[in-house]
Amino acid sequence: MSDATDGADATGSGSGRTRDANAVPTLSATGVEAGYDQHQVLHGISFESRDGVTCIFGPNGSGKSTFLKTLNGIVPVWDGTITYGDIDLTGEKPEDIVTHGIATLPQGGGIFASLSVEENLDVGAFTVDDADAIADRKAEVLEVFPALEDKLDQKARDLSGGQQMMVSLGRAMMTGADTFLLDEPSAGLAPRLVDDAFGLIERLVDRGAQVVLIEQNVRAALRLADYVYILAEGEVQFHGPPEDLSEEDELMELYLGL
Ligand SMILES: Nc1ncnc2c1ncn2[C@@H]1O[C@H](COP(=O)(O)OP(=O)(O)OP(=O)(O)O)[C@@H](O)[C@H]1O
Repeated sequence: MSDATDGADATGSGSGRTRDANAVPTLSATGVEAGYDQHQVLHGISFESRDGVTCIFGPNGSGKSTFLKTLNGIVPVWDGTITYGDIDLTGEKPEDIVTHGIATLPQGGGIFASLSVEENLDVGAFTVDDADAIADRKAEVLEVFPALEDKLDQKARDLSGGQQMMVSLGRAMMTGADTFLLDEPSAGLAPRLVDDAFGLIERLVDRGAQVVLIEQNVRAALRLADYVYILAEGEVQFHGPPEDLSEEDELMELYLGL
C-alpha cells in the first residue's frame, strides 16, 4: 500500500488501459473531515483520483456517499482540503464545482422521468450559453450512446434501465465534465444489466474521462477499477491497485464480504 498522496502520476493498471496520466486533473482530498450537524462521518480522508476508474468500496454507512458529496460540494468540509489539479475546491458551491469539469451522478441517476431524453440532456448543459457548444456535446453524447438517437423525444420514464443510465451519463457529459463522480450506478438495475451498465462507464473512460465510482457490486466494479479505496467508519482502510486488494483476504472478507 502506498501513501494516499504519492500517486498523482499513477497510470491505470487494473483494466490494462493505457492513458496519458496528465490528461485530466487529479481530484485530491487531504485530511477531509465532515459530517452532518454534530455527527462526524469522515475522519481525515486522503484520496487521489487516478486515470481511468478509481473505486471506493466499503460497508453500508462507512461514509462513501458523504465523501463523494464533499468532492462535489454538497456536504461542507469541516477540515482538510479538496483540490482539482491546481484549483482549490474547498468551500466551493456545487454549481461552481461543476463548472470546473466535475459532474456527479447521484444514486438513482437523477434523471427527470417526466422530461424527454433531449430535455434531460439540455438540463445538463445549464451552465453553457453557446448553442454550438451544446450541439457539439449532444452529438458527442449520441456518438457514445447511439441507442439514444431515436429516443430523443421519448419521456425518460419510458426507457429501459440501461437506457436511463445512458441518459444520466449523457446529461453529465453535457456539462462538459472530464471527471464523473458516480454513486452506485448499478443500484436498482436487474442483475443481467449490471455488466452492460459498467460497459457504458467504460465507454466514457475510453474517451479519456476520469471516473470516481462508489459501488456495492464489488466484483463487477473491480473489473473496471484502476485503483481502489476501501472506507470503513469514515477512514481509509486500504488503497492500492486492485491486484493488491486481491491479496488482502482479511480486508476483502471484513469490509467487502468477498
Ligand atoms: N443527510 C444526512 N443527515 C444525517 N446523517 C446522514 C445523512 N446522510 C448520511 N448520514 C449518515 O452518515 C453516515 C454515512 O452515510 P453514507 O451514506 O455516507 O454512507 P455510505 O457508505 O455511502 O453508505 P451506503 O452504502 O449505505 O450508501 C451514516 O451514519 C448515515 O446515517
